[in-house]
Amino acid sequence: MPLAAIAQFTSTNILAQNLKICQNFIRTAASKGAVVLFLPEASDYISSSAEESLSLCQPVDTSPFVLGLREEAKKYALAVGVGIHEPTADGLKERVRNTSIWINGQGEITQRYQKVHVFDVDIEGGPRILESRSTEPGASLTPPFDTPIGKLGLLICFDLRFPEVSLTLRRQGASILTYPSAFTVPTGQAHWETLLRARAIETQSWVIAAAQVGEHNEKRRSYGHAMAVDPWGTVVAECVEEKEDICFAEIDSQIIERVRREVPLKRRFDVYPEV
Ligand SMILES: O=C(O)CNC(=O)[C@H](CS)NC(=O)CCC(=O)C(=O)O
Repeated sequence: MPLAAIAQFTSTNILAQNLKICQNFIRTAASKGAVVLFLPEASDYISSSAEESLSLCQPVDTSPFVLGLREEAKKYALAVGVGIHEPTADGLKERVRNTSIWINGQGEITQRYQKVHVFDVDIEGGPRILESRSTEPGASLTPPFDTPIGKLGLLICFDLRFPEVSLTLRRQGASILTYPSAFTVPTGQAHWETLLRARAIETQSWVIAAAQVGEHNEKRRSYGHAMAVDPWGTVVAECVEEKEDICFAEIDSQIIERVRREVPLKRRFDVYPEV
């Protein structure tokens, strides 16, 4: 069975340091025999303001962070899914894109997805974050694609709260969904595991979520708990401590077929609208 590695760490505004950590994860994952590595949302950097985010944002083709990851992925023949920031196409330098890219084992970027739902919340006693101030929302989904562990659908963090998109990717053939994330601590404590398991159970697919963890700067802290959930909803791998860590899951594709056969979810689109 192919082995997947799922990582969590604390991105800061020092891109070279974040790259080093991610390159180390590639070496560790490869040495354990993994064929794919999942890295969190915003692995390139987490900033403390919209202005700082814009100043750190680099085009994918020339970003030393992305080039450094591609080089290492190629060297170790390991596919890597990673969340990064990109400039918007309008060149206005007013907002960034929050994207997830897929790097194959030859070090080429083969897929890309721009986060569709931006995180604008104002929680009493909790975080007040307006992602839309710094980030342009994406306008399309990326169709599921073949990877060494199966057909994968790309989503990001806050997308986890919208079952419609996971069901859509499932209908398009996904057998694995991935949510690179940077959940806040209060919302993570309340919702993270429940949402991931719900998405796995209702799509009858694997759910893999790499995560940011710990204190990025004086304003931002992330919940962590990177994990893999199987199509039955069982958490099969998890980073439990609040520190840089990696966990591994053997991706059994037979369990997908079994769960979907044993519990057929025949939808009644004659009764309610199709999603
Ligand atoms: O800011 C960056 O550079 C990268 N982007 C993020 O960290 C985003 C927007 S602030 N975080 C989330 O979507 C958390 C969602 C969440 O915590 C929830 O749904 O409860």
